[in-house]
Amino acid sequence: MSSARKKKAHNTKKTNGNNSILDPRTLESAKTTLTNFMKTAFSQPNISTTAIVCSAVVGLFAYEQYWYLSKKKSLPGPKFKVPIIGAFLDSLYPTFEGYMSKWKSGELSCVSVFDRFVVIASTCDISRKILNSPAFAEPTVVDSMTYILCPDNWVFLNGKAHVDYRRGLNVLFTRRALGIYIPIQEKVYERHFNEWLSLDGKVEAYQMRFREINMESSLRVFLGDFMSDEVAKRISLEYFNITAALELVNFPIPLPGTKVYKAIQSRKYIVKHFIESIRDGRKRLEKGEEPKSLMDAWLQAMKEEEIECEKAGKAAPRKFDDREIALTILTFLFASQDATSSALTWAFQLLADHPDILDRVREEQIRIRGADHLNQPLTLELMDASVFLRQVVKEILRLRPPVLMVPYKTTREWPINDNYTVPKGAMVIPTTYPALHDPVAYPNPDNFDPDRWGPNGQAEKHPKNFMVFGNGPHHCLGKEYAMMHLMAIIAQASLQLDWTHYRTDKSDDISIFATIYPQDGCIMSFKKRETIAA
Ligand code: HEM
Repeated sequence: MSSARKKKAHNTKKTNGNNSILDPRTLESAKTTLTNFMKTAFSQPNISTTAIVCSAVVGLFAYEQYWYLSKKKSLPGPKFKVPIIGAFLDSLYPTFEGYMSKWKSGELSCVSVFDRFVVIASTCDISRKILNSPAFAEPTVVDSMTYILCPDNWVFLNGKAHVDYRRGLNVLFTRRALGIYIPIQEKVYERHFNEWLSLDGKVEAYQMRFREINMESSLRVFLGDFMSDEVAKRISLEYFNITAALELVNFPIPLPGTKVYKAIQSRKYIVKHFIESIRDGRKRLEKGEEPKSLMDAWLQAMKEEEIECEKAGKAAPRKFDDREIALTILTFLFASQDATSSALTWAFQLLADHPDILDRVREEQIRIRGADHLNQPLTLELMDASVFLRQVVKEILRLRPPVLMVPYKTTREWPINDNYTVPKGAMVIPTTYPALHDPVAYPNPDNFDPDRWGPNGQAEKHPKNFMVFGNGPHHCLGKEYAMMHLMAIIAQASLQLDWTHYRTDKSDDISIFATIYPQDGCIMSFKKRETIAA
């Protein structure tokens, strides 16, 4: 620890030792006084009910402050907790500026929402520490998610059970698997590009359209073509209810009319249709057809494992029923949809705002395909050759990281640094944005500069800072697929489309809806790019 930090820690301890409200002895004595007062009040025969109720309410409020301050200790954060709700209203309407001021307030800061004590980490080192300390902290989701994703969903597994389950899913994101997905993606992109072009250059907010192209790519890649277009569209709409229920705190009981209730109904609709696709997949594979989606790839991998175990005389592997598979695929949608839609929106915006970079992306695509083969099918080899495009996608994700924070929960008391011990059961939140905007790793961090990832740039020398996809045992499973999807869509758009971004004074301001978007919804128009017509 540096001497400055030591001194600060020393001073904090000293202040706390001098009758500060944070001194444990002061807190303990306040607690005893309150307890005695309550006991006395209730034993008085003449005291009015109103007086007792008022005293109880005051006592509860005082206890709540005691509870909060005894956890907060010297951390930056609100001096007192708003009775009962804490920072609930801030969490209902989060702002990027609000997050920034929290991150700037210290390496660790805190807040409390209802009965939940939240510790927010801001530096790269401490965020990575949280992501890599399964003995102290594990991922958690907002309460509503347990209802929505179902309590038996694999995303709630931890430790060995999580490692084992996750190992079985790796097969879905191998190169072989990605090779199956890329032609599916290409078809979806073409359909949506045509839809955009059919608007005849109309100027409108495209954020929702980026969400839709992304949703359809996910559905078709994950589940194939069995699902009708109508069902796919309805799922896209239904999924909106799930995103809307992602707030930090929701009404605790999913009563009809609440956001969580609506999200549960949407999940039921989605899972029902997923199960129909899975049944169809099982039948097709039984007939010996080739896998055509992520779900097919998984069903086939399970079948192959079963055969291998039988041949080797080993115990049969665990069988997954249709519902389990459907719920797992739902988690992929859950993990991918909002993050990838956000990245796609910023991608189109940033490239329109930096035409020189878009030109270089186009030139690379023309060079690697050959001017006479611009319409050739998308392949992984083409993506491998798109070196500059990969730099561009990394820079988009760095500048506008879709996932700003990843909620974890402490499973035991955790002396996380020399100055502070996180209480057991607290939410502890690693942050990605500050690490991705650290000027030491990324000079002029607010500039969009894909060359910082090239051979002459510095960015690759700081791999620890690139926390876009998390880190540690729960790092993003779909990372390679997400990169490939973003690259593929930009590659195709760069050759087939011209687009204009109509900047407003809100274009660079960030709004938060589960992830981050430009506040004006990304106002654009599209037209066909003639160079590809040949
Ligand atoms: C730009 C797009 C994406 C971003 C920025 C992103 C980011 C993240 C982050 C930050 C985490 C938490 C990691 C941690 O706790 O250390 C995560 C987890 C996860 N992501 Fe992604 N993700 C993206 C796309 C996807 C896609 C397309 C899929 C699936 C097809 C996916 C599947 C998952 C899964 C399953 C987890 C949980 C892993 C586990 O708990 O073991 N993600 N992602």
